Amino acid sequence: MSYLPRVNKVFPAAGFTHEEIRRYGRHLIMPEVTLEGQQKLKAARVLAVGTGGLGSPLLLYLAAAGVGRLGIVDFDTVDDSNLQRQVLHKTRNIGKPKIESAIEAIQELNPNVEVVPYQTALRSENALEILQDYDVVVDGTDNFPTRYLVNDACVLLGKPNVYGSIFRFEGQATVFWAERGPCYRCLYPEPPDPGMVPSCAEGGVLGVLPGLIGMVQAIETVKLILGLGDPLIGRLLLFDALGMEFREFRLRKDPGCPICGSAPSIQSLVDYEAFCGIGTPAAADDVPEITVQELKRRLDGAVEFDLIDVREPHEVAIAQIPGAKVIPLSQFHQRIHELDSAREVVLFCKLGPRSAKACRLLFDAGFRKVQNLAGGIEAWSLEIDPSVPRY
Ligand SMILES: Nc1ncnc2c1ncn2[C@@H]1O[C@H](COP(=O)(O)OP(=O)(O)OP(=O)(O)O)[C@@H](O)[C@H]1O
Repeated sequence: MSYLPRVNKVFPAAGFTHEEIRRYGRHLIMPEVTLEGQQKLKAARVLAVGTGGLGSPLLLYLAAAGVGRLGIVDFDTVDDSNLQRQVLHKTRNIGKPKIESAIEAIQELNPNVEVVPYQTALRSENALEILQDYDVVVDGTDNFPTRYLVNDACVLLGKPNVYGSIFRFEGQATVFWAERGPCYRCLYPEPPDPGMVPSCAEGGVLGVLPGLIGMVQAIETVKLILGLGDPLIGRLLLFDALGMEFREFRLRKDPGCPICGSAPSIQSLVDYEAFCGIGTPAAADDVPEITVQELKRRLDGAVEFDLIDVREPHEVAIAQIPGAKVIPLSQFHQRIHELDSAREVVLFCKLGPRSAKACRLLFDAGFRKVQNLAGGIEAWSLEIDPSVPRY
């Protein structure tokens, strides 16, 4: 038996070619797998949302294992900064859509796999239609609106959602499946305030880490298909690379969960950006912003102001905007007295969220003439001065 009803129904089906028998031989000789299990893998349809750090090992291993159909959703293109961890993508594919690059890598590895590409963002408008054709959904994305969207779509369609996330040296993984255990909303009923949880682009990530968490997701997916072992349903696996420690937390289904509880209030997909407070007037107007073009005009002009770089010294060593004074966010409280509330202050970081936090600290301290540089030093490099390296 598989954990997946549809996969059970299709077995037994067509046999394997000699090429497939040789390819999957190390599976076939395991009594827990055999030809029967390999047939389940061949009949299985898995959707990977995101072909980045987590999606890379996931897709490579699922393709190698002989999962018959892999759906892949991503809207992004391959960036040179992806290659440190997104091992699906190659240097030669920088600038190409990740979907194209992923198809190439999967088919090079195992041409028997059918790849169904969706070169689009998964959104409320397309999620149910895309997900409905799959037995297992794997969330390899990096943002809260998409995590709630994948969760809700899986709950509404009754699909398992193999979840993973990573940050710096730590990762987590679990299997959300409302029919058998908790869902993402049972664990995280409310999204964090926008900007409060730094992204990997802002805070960094050890390149090897998604390899491990993505592979945990791949193993859980294969277990669900084969009906083997104990799936991570109701268990959150936490991994700390520095301590080389795995811990596990029991997760409980919340009877009051708005989507999988006993009296669900959510019956269809909602606006997840709004739910997560992204793009709302409150979030956007939180701190006044200045564009890089305006900053350039100011730097070239006569009006005096203070330009403050709130990045940490190891980041300042990589790239600078000339004339900026460095006060890292981690020292901001102690060093706020170095700033003059009578002067205009422009703050920046790598992408914007940390300097927005510093702006709020200044407002709380009574400063009024404070602005955040939209897009941070990354935008400065892209739009004003390409000699400043991007990292
Ligand atoms: N709603 C969505 N629909 C489709 N793909 C998504 C969605 N949200 C995120 N993704 C994709 O999920 C992947 C997440 O992977 P990861 O965080 O490793 O990559 P990244 O976004 O390229 O990284 P970074 O932000 O550090 O540059 C990305 O390829 C991203 O495009």
